[in-house]
Amino acid sequence: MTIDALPQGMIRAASKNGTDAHEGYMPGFGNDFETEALPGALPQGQNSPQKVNYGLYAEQLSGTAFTAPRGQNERTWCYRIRPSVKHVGRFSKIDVPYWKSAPHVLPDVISLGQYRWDPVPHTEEKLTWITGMRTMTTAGDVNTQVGMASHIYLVTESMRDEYFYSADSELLVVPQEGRLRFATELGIIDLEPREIAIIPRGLVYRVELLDGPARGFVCENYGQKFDLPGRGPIGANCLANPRDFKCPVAAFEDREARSRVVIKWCGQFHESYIDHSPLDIVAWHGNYCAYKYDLRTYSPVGAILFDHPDPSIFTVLTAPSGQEGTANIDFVLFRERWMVAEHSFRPPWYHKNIMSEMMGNIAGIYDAKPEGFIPGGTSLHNMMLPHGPDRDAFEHGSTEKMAPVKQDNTMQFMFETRFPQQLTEFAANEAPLQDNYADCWDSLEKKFDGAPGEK
Ligand SMILES: O=C(O)Cc1cc(O)ccc1O
Ligand SMILES: [Fe+2]
Repeated sequence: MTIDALPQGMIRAASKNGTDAHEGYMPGFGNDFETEALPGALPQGQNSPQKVNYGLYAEQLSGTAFTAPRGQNERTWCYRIRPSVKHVGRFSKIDVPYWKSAPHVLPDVISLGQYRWDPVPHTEEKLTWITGMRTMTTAGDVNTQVGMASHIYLVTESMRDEYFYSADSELLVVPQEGRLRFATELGIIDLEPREIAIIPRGLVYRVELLDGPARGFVCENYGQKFDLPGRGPIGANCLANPRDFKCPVAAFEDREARSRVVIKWCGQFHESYIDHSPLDIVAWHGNYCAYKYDLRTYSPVGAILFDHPDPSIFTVLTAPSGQEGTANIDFVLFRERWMVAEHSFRPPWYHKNIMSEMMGNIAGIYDAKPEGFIPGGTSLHNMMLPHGPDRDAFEHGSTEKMAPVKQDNTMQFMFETRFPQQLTEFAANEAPLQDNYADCWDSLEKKFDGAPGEK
C-alpha cells in the first residue's frame, strides 16, 4: 500500500522488510513495543530528552495508576507534533442519545427475563462510529469504574475530521459485517468479521468505513483492562496465544483542518473544536496500546472423552474485577471444534449462573439454539435466570450418535459479567426483540418414567 492510500495522508512506520507498510503490525500481548514513523524520532536510553528530534513533544499516556504492580503497570511514551493539551479546546456537552452508561436502570423496563434479538437492521441513515452506537445493556457503574455496557454498532459513514476517545472505558470491538479502519494515535488497525480489536481508554481515534455497511458488537469495559486468562494445567500453549495479538506500528498525520474531538467522560459526551488532526504521534514506546486479534487463531481446548466443561474453557480475554476468579468481564468464544465426548449430552447443559451472559452470533449456528439465534443476533441470560438448549437441541443432543462430529462454520461469543445487565430503552422497545423467545423451552415435555409401581 502506498502512503496515498492511507487515511487522510497518514505516514506510517515502514515494516522491517521494507514491503507493504500495512503489514504494519507488531506481534505480542502486553509487550513493551517501540516504533517510529520517521528515522531517529524515538529517543533511546531515556524518555524525556531536553530536546526531542524533529521538534517533537514527549508525553506519557498512563493506562494504570503510576504505582500499579509491575506485571500490570501500563504506560506509553509518545513523541508527537503537539502535546495532547493542544488537541482539546473548551468543552460543550452534546447529546449522543443511543450510547448509554451504567447505572441506567429504568422503572418501566424489565431486565429480568431471557431475551433474544434479531440483528438490528442496517439503515440508510448516515451513522458514524459515535452516532451509530446502540447500547443494549449496562452493568455496574461507570463512575466507580466497575462493570460494562454492551452495544451494537451500525456504521454507514466514515468519521471525517472527527475524532473520539473514551475516558470511561476500554472498547472490545467484535465486527459482524463490513470492514472498519481505526486510525488511532498509535497507528492503524484494519478490522473485519472474525477479528476483534481492543481500543484502550484515553486513546484518540477516527473510525473509517472500508467496506459497508458495517455492523458489530462492542463490549465497553469500565473496569480493569482485559488480560489473557491464566491457562493453569493447560500449560503454555493453546487458547489465545500472545503472538497472535497484533499492535500497529506508529503512523501520524500532519494536517491542519478544523476538527471535532468528541470525548466520553463519566457517561456524558462532550465536543471540542481544534484546527488540526490530533493523530500526530510520530514515534512511541511502551505497553499501553491498541491491538487486534484474529479469532480464527484461537485454539480451543475441550472435552476429549466425556462431559461438557464450563464455557470458561473458551475464554479469549478476561477483565478482572478484584475478586479472584470472578471476572468483571470474560470474553468467551464458541468457534469450530470437534465434538467427541462419549456417552455425553454434548450441547450446553441447563443451568443458572450468578454471572450474566450477553451472547452474539458472528456467523453460523449455535449448538444450543439451532433456530432463532441468527448471525447478527444477540441474546441475554441475566443473573440467576435459568436457560439452556431449546427443545430441538435437547432432542438432538440426547439421541445423536456418539461419533466424532465437526461443529463447523460457527462463531459466537459471550460477554459474561459478574454484574446484572440492565436493558436500555433501545433494547426493550426499538431493537428487534423476539417476544416469543422463552417459548423455545415450552415444548420440553416431562419424560420422567419413575412413577412408583410402574418399573
Ligand atoms: O448459555 C449459553 O449458551 C452459554 C454457555 C455455553 C456452554 O457451553 C456452557 C455454559 C454456558 O452458559
Ligand atoms: Fe449460559
